Amino acid sequence: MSSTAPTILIVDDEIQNRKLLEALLRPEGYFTRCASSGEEALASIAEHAPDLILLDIMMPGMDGFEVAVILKANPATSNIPIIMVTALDDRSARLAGLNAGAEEFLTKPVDRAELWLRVRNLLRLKAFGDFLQNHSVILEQEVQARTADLQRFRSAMDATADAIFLVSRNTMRFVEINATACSMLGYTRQELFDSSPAEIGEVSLEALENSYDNIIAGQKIDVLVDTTIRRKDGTYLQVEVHQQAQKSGNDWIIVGVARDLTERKESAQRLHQLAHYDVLTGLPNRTLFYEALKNALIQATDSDWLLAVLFVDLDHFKNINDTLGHAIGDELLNQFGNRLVQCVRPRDTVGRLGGDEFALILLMHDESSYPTLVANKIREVLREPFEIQDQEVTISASMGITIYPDDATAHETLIKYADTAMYRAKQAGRDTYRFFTAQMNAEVLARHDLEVALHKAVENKEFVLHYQPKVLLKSGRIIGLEALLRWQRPGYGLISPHLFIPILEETGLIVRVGSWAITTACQQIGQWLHGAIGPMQISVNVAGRQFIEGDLEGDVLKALLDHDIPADLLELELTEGSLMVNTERTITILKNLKTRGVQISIDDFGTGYSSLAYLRRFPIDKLKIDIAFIREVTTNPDDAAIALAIIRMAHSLKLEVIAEGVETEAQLAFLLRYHCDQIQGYYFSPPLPLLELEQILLSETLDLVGMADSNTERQDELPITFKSAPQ
Ligand SMILES: Nc1nc2c(ncn2[C@@H]2O[C@H](COP(=O)(O)OP(=O)(O)OP(=O)(O)O)[C@@H](O)[C@H]2O)c(=O)[nH]1
Repeated sequence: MSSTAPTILIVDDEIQNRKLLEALLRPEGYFTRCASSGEEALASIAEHAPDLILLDIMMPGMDGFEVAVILKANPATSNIPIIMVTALDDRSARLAGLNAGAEEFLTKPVDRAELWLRVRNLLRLKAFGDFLQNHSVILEQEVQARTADLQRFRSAMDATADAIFLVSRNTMRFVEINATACSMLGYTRQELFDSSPAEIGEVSLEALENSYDNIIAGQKIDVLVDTTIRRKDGTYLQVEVHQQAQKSGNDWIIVGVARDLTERKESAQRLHQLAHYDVLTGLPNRTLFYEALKNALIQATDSDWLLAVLFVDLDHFKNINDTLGHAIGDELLNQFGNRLVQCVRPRDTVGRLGGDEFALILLMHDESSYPTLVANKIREVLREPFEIQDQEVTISASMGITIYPDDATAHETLIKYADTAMYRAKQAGRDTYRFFTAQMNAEVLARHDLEVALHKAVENKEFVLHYQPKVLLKSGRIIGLEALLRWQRPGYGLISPHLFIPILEETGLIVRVGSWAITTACQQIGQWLHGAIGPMQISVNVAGRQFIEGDLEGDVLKALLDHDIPADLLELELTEGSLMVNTERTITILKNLKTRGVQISIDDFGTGYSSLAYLRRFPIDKLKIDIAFIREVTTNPDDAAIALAIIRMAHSLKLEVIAEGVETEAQLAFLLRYHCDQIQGYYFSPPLPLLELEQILLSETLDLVGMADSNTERQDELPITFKSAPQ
């Protein structure tokens, strides 16, 4: 009921009646409004609805019945109670009034007490009715809102990629299921409602009830389980289910959210496969092989067994790739892996460590001859050519073997030692095997120390150049110098080049050191050129790797420019082998440098390819006869013949020729006789440190003058005397 006083509309055509009724009602605290006709009453009600109407029946124009009918027909006014006030006291009028919708009757003259009673009761009834109506509207709104919520919730549930199941603990049946659950399991929603969680799950009803009770008891708040659910087609699905319990009246609802694990498990398996197996051969990869070795070592230790690690590396596999292509190389690796597996027992392990490197783990009771047996078997199976893409491919392998516990006990050391032994097998000519020995280890450690020291040497600039003069036989004068790399290792003195240059080459450090040598030689040429000594050509040795790595051409051009020297004062000495590395690139670089005027000479000529074809392809100025032929040129007719052939061939190709390693007068006489252009060797001078060399250059103390006039055909008449070479 409203807190303000109720408003009562009095409708009567008689003013006296209206006034009377007002006078009776106002003292009771009611507001009153009056209308003198039916029309006026309807207009007033439309403007502001009263809480009750006192309606006269007999009025001119629209009578009370009509007004009542109109008001009751309108939902906005139908709940306003009407008391018909009439002088008529007959039953038919009252009946007509009730039919028209009036709630009560009062007979004129109105009795005060009766008026008050009827008015109060009807107002109370109206207030109650209003309350009920408002309440039902609110209820209806709430229901609508809840229905919308529910629909949103259902849509959200259906849209998730996870299956959602709501299960009643009392009935142990589904009370709600989302669309994903249906599609995941292949059931319709109704089929699932007709089924039960125990039926589609893997567990018994009792176990399921127990697990739900545990969740409800709060022992587990958000429970995650990996389980399987049976699909409608009878197959099983791996799922991960989150479960929670929610109170619902006197029941508990278990909310289960299930995620399909099939894909995750498959991708985990794929990842595991990729991480542990080599894609090409399907063999265990390095990671898995190391794991397997660790486990095998535990087994060998526990059982007091022996274990061998066999490291296998294919010989010159690069040639297969280079000549037949990578695809054939890949297939060869694959087939080789298969053959390796055939060489061992099932309990042994075969893995691919990478590239053309494979390794085997052999477990042995006490058959210490087993590794040799396997190594020989591998050599044997490789005698049979591989059939790849209609081609027959043959290859051999080198192997190294270490034995646990004799050589080492740690898995990494065993593999490392086996690798060392394999390297020895390569050095021994390949296609063989070697057992690891302690001596090998000492050498490996020494080599490692040397590598570390060489890296430091590069950083600390511990290298110097010594220079060995080259003499022009025609004039007897020093015509140039060969720059030779020396390492002043702190605490060790001058290290012999043959001890460190191969390591510089293998490690690639030669690229940086070689570049330094070119720069230093050019700097020296520049200093002499602008000083007392004058123009002096220096040759610098260049390794094959310098053509592939680094920027040889750029280094040379920059050094020439920086020190402002004519390009022909720099000569690059290359071995035949280095020319054969990446030949196209090498030719381009050499041609570019040659165009600038840089001189190119071939070192150690006669020991390598010595092919006329490449002499034509490369822009060469000079050949250096290898020391091996000069050493016995006067005693070994074959060497003499080769030296002579090289001189003649060089001259016919308009190339200069120089002999290195000249140590005796007889060698010199031979070279003079056969018109070798230049000579270099201890007979005149060993390689010298800069200061000593400069003294010689300044004083020309190598007394060679006179050679130009010599009768080179007559060795016994050589007029030249040489000062002994400085030591
Ligand atoms: N086809 C193919 N070649 C590979 C693969 N992995 C590495 N290689 C090549 O295998 C070669 C391995 O060469 P090395 O073992 O260094 O040398 P090698 O030619 O076998 O000579 P030695 O070992 O000294 O006898 C390199 O040329 C690599 O490019 C691969 O998966 N497929």
